[in-house]
Amino acid sequence: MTETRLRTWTHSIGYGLATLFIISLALQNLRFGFYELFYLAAGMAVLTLAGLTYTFLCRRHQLSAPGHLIILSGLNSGLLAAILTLNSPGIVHWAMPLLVLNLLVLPLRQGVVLSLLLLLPTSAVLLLQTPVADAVTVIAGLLALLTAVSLYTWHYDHMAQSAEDLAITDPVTGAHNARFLDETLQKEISRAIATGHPLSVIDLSIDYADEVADLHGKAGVQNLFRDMTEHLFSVIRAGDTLYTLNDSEFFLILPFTPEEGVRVIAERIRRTIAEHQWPVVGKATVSLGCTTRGSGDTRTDGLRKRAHDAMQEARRRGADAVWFSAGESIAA
Ligand SMILES: Nc1nc2c(ncn2[C@@H]2O[C@H](COP(=O)(O)OP(=O)(O)OP(=O)(O)O)[C@@H](O)[C@H]2O)c(=O)[nH]1
Repeated sequence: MTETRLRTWTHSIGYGLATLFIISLALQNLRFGFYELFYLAAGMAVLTLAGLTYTFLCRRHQLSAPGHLIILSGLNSGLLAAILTLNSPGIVHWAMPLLVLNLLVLPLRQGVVLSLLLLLPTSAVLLLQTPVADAVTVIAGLLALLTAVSLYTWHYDHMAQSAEDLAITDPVTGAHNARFLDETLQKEISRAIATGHPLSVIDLSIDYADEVADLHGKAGVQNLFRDMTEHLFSVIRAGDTLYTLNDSEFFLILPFTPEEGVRVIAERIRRTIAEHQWPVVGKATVSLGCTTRGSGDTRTDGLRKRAHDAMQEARRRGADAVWFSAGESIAA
């Protein structure tokens, strides 16, 4: 299930349960003749139903749906106004489902701020209108609920972020994995077309990786691969991105880099890797294929293929080499 669908479901269930709860409160108050509380509950039920309808109408945009803040602000302000004016301490308990709804539907920070804006004046009213011991018990309960739900939401957000990081990051090297490459490269191509800035890429392959694996085992190659990733991160500049394609091949996207620039950085990478003394394997070399976006390059596959072919050409020319393959030149 996608994050958007998950949120659509949780928002709908949250608003749905809140609506049922508030309607049952409204009916009870109507039965006992507490008309002010009946009208308050009916007004709140209208707002929770509006939240449910809004969730349904904007079901494809639930990751950032600003209407929820307006609806929940209305609900919180309505209840707060009632607590301040109706002199009926019992309705403080109505804040409980509202706190949960704030944190379930809104981004964590907004949810906590809105809940505290409801909780602080409510606590003051409770302390003024009820015996201190009773007030402290209710306030402690509300605070405990707010803390527990906030911690749970924070934990969920953290887990969702870790899962996303794992999906786009190679667990051995910490570089981005191939799944993420096409997505980023397509965005960079579109940006380069729109702004007219140059864009270059490098396909980089470790020479004689099979022989290294035979000599030092899979763990030896993995160590070399991880050390090389660290080395590449230290050589490239901020804004460049690094991807691992398989056990011995990397890909680099270099935005704002013309042909002369990619030749400089590719040669620097080749030289520093060849000069480095690598733990376990000692010496290692790489072959690099580079290219710069040409006028015909509007999709990722063309650029990737040209860089890969250039890398194989570098390898054919004896490895430990850089080969540049030009695309169609872009008219100035
Ligand atoms: N994308 C990218 N390009 C680089 C990098 N290093 C060098 N280049 C390119 O190579 C050109 C010359 O780089 P250098 O020889 O380091 O000269 P520089 O004037 O110190 O380069 P910068 O101040 O980084 O622009 C730069 O203008 C860039 O186009 C790098 O790490 N990443």
